[in-house]
Amino acid sequence: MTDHTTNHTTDRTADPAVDRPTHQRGPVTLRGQLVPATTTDERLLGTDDGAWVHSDPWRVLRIQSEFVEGFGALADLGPAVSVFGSARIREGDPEWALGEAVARELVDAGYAVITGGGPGLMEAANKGAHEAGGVSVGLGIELPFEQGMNPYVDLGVNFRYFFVRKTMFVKYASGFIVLPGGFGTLDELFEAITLVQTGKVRQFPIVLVGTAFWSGLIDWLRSTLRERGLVGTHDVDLLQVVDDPAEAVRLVTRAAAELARQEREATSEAAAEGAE
Ligand SMILES: C/C(=C\CNc1ncnc2c1ncn2[C@@H]1O[C@H](COP(=O)(O)O)[C@@H](O)[C@H]1O)CO
Repeated sequence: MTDHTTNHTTDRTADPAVDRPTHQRGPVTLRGQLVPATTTDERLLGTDDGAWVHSDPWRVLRIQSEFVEGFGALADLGPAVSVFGSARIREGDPEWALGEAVARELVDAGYAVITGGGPGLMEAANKGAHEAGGVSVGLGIELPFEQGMNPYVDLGVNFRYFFVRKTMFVKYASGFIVLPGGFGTLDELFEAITLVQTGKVRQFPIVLVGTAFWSGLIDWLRSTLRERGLVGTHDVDLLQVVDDPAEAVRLVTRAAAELARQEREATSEAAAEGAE
């Protein structure tokens, strides 16, 4: 039986527990008090306080649109490497020069440089890429305080959601170069290493630049996590630590070339099997 005024159906089965108004909203079944008093069309066409804009289903559409915008903006980027590092280290610090140098080397090796588009070492890397004539990409993030893209970003996309932005850092890069930084940098580093450790991405080089900065962390990973069996014996070796920007770029580009070679091989094997 259908109640046209409320879009309810009354489900009359043998079970009295379900003998009550039922509302079906796509895959979701609502019964009893959860049955909405108005229909979806009523709410769409009516005037309301706009609160639905803050509802989860509406957010899902916004998330979807961020993926679509990101994929659309970056699809033709070509080979690229994501560079992470502190938002707080300023020009004049030795690590700033490191950020610029890494980006310059990447551009010379034929790679675009992707950063978070913000200040500090992100800006250093974008500056290095921009001034070397390469493609300088900034994947910005909406933060509670107004920030804006640094002026050296040539291709910028601003994200509302961290997790959508993180997908872009991985999807469009052949590897990560990680400069010294704080929580944000560590978050990006550990996201990447977890993806590699769990086999979600293959052959994804992660190179940390600055042995003095990173050695304490690496020692702790080995002495505490590995000793206690909380990571695999070789998991910490997924991180390579260097001081020389050129060496960092060599490690990333060598791994990228190896992956490209394996993919070519797999494609030609698949083609040969198809021809048999
Ligand atoms: C806190 C400051 C600026 C914040 N602006 C940022 N803009 C873009 N991306 C950012 C920002 N802050 C952090 N990130 C991301 O995390 C990494 C740096 O974080 P850390 O904690 O400083 O290490 C970086 O790679 C970005 O992707 C100062 O004015």
